[in-house]
Order: sequence, then structure tokens, then C-alpha cells
Amino acid sequence: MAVLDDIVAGVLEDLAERKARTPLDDLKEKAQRVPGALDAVGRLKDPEAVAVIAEVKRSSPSKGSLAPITDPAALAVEYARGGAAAISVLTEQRRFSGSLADLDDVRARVDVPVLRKDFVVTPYQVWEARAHGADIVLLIVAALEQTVLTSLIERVHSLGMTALVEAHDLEEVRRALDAGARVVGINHRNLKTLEIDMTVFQRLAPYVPDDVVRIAESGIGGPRDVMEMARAGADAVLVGEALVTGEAPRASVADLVAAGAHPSLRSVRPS
Ligand SMILES: O=P(O)(O)OC[C@@H](O)[C@@H](O)c1c[nH]c2ccccc12
Repeated sequence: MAVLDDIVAGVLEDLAERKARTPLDDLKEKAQRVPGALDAVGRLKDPEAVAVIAEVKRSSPSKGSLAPITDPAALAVEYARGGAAAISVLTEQRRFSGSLADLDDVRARVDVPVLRKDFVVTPYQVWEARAHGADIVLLIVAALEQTVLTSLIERVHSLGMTALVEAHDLEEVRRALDAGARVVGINHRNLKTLEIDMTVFQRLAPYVPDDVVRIAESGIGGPRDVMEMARAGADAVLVGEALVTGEAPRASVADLVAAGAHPSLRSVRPS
């Protein structure tokens, strides 16, 4: 079985348990009580600079354990102080060792937009994201049929959140755009094989129109990569491993932010 199918199967099992504990109506009520979602598109598309989305990630299927992260909110606060435009929180449990409790903790401590990073395949998970304070929800094209993708994007937007729609090849980029994505993430990693190909963003970015936010995801190791992605048209970068395994998350984010605002990029970024 492809890795992605395997992960989604586990996610569905965990989801069945949560659904049995918390009926959808309870979640909807909770979603009404939390503060409204923050606008993410404006923050991610800054003509002067590349936005950095910094990720709270304990482990991954490709690398295993990365960092214990005993206090996810403290890490997120460091990221925000370093200038992160948004914080990504992995909530998948089995392969990424995340949880909705991590999302709650981070949400309570930062005022930048927060992304729920998970394998969202049902409307219930979208309500869950909102009830736990997320502003952005990841939707992975490869995990969803087109009609489901379209309706999940609509649901995310109707709750005031932003869908980050992730693609890995040209067909998936086209499907994302057809389904109404305003923010497209191009993942260097193929979630079916877990292989990484750092040319994917530069090859696919030209197919994403200028009024759509383009995010380069995965494998970004430092400032040079950020500049390379900026030259290829990235509005934002999504970085996990390099930040959680480094010594100084705040300074590392600041270095990425500085690279993305480098004066030499001005001529290459469309204004
Ligand atoms: O740790 P990295 O290589 O910097 O990657 C971050 C992020 O792109 C990655 O965690 C990711 C991208 N798409 C995903 C989908 C599901 C889970 C995780 C991901």
C-alpha cells in the first residue's frame, strides 16, 4: 500500500474514536464560541518578502523521531518572535506524534495564523480544526477525490478559514485550481513514496496564477533554499525539520525571514 493510503487508513481509525466521543453538533457549537479565523492570505502574500510558515513537528514517516518538543506552544512562540508569518501544527498522531492538544496549546499562545496540518478527508475534521482555533487547513489533493476536494475547500472557506491545497505534480496543481484553491502548496515530497525532489516547486510554480498564493513545502534547509524558492516564485515557504532539529528556532526563523526579504530578490518578485 502506498504510504499515503496507509496513513489515511490510520487517521480514519483515530477519527472514528473521536467521533464517538464528540458528536458533530458539539463541535459545531464549540466552533461558534471560539474567536473567528484570522486572514491568512494577506499575511502569506507580501510583495516585499517571502512568508515563513514554521512547523511544530515531532516525527515523520520518512525520518522517524526528530525532536521531543515537550512544550509546543513555547516553540511556536519562539517561531513567532523570529518573524514566522504562520505556525503549522501537525495533529496526526500515529506517524507525526501530534495531537489536537498541541493545536490548542499553540493557538492559545500565538496571534499569527495557525495551520492544522493533518490528513483531512472529512467535513468533521474541518469543523474540528475550527473548533480548536485553526485559521488554515491543509487539504492534500492526492488523498481526495475531486468532488470531495471541492466540497472540503468550500467548507473551509465557509467557516472563514483558508484552505492550503497541496499538490505534487501538474495534474494535482490543475485539480487544486479547478477545485477553487486560493493557496497552493507544492510539496517537494511525494507522499506515496516519501521521496523528495527539490526541483518540483520550480517546475510547477509557473502553472499557479499570480493571484494564488504559492507555497514551497518540504526539504527547505536554510536561507539559500528560501532564496532559491523566492526566485522560482514562492510567496511562502513551509519549514519543519530544519527548525525542530536546530539549536535556536527563533534565530533560525529570523535567518529564513531575512533571506526571503533580501534586496537582491526585489527584481525577481512580481509586485
Ligand atoms: O520537515 P520539512 O521537510 O521542512 O517539511 C515540512 C512540511 O512541508 C511537511 O511536514 C509536510 C508537507 N506536506 C505534508 C503533509 C502531511 C504531513 C507533513 C507534510
